[in-house]
Amino acid sequence: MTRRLVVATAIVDSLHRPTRLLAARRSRPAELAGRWEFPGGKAEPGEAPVDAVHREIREELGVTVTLGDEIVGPDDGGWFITDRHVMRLWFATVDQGDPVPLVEHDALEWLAHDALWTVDWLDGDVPIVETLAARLAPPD
Ligand SMILES: Nc1nc2c([nH]c(=O)n2[C@H]2C[C@H](O)[C@@H](COP(=O)(O)OP(=O)(O)OP(=O)(O)O)O2)c(=O)[nH]1
Repeated sequence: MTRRLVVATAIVDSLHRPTRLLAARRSRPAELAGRWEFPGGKAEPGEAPVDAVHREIREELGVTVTLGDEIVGPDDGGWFITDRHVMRLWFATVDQGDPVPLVEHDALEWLAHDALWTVDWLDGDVPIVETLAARLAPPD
């Protein structure tokens, strides 16, 4: 079975020298509620992955973002986050304004390096957060 593509963002405070990462707490479905993840969602059939990222972030957080490098994973370049989904994700910064949890989420947190593991990440995201931990600089 082909895995469904999920696209997401590692939203950081700076693409050049990231020190904080935005984590989002899911509010649904019930079995995922309370767990933390990278904002994003499923790409529609025929939708370009980068277009899907911009659409999902607008819908979920009410902001536009600038994308940076893709965070390339070990599974054909993506990340096998569940048995049924492969995720691709990009660094991103918010263009303007503050992200708010509009749909799918009920809390957002900006996490510095030493706080990355204070939230309960979805299982499939743990290897991605480990990778990102090596890319976050200490705060100024
Ligand atoms: N968005 C997102 N989904 C993740 C992450 N990690 C992880 O295992 N998942 C899983 C949860 C879901 O089973 C699936 C993504 O589905 P979703 O519910 O976010 O997709 P969507 O926004 O398009 O929502 P829907 O229209 O299908 O309800 O991938 C992550 O970091 N971000």
